[in-house]
Amino acid sequence: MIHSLSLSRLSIVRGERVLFRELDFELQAGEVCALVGANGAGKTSLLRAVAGLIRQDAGEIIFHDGDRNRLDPREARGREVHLLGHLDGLKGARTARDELAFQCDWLGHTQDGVDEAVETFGLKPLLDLEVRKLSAGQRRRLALGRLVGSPRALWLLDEPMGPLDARWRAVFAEAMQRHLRSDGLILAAVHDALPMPVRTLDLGGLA
Ligand SMILES: Nc1ncnc2c1ncn2[C@@H]1O[C@H](COP(=O)(O)OP(=O)(O)OP(=O)(O)O)[C@@H](O)[C@H]1O
Repeated sequence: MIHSLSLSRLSIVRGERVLFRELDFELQAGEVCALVGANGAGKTSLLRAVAGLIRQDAGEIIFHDGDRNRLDPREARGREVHLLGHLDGLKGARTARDELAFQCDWLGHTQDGVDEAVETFGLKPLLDLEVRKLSAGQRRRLALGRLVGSPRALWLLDEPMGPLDARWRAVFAEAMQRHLRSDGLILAAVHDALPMPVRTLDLGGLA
């Protein structure tokens, strides 16, 4: 299981711009870190690089287990990382129920996991609606369901709270706390403060 994420002298360039250079950072089991910075500073790019969706230009992204052994990055990403981006990764024409079933196959949910997702994020009344008919907040709750329904150590979250109202922000904060208590790790790009004490990684503003 991923016990720590280390960024070592990491540099990412997008187009003509160097987003950051020689970034060092470490996140341990049980820790949450808020990734902050101006629009365009590189928060999404960093999350996508950690998830393996884009390549860094220099430096390393390292996953360690609890004995400080390096994990195979492909395996670690494939089995133990959730990336929840702006677009939620949901198909509009599927019902919420079918979308959860799809996630079940794809991510290795158990039926208990699906039930927990439904229970945690109040999805029962939404299950027969097509995803495209859900409000932004309902859609986000459905997307968040995969985090609690399929246990993966490292959550990479891009503005996870954005469309949620106060009630569901509180519910999600509890889900994050539970994940941390079970030795999970969370790196979350945010513009608004997270509702818990967190470390901050600041990518700064635009040059
Ligand atoms: N595929 C791409 N090709 C070229 N440049 C890109 C690409 N994707 C992103 N960028 C650029 O990289 C920079 C960082 O974008 P990124 O989405 O990582 O920023 P961000 O900090 O998440 O911003 P925001 O707070 O607005 O979500 C931006 O200037 C963006 O235009």
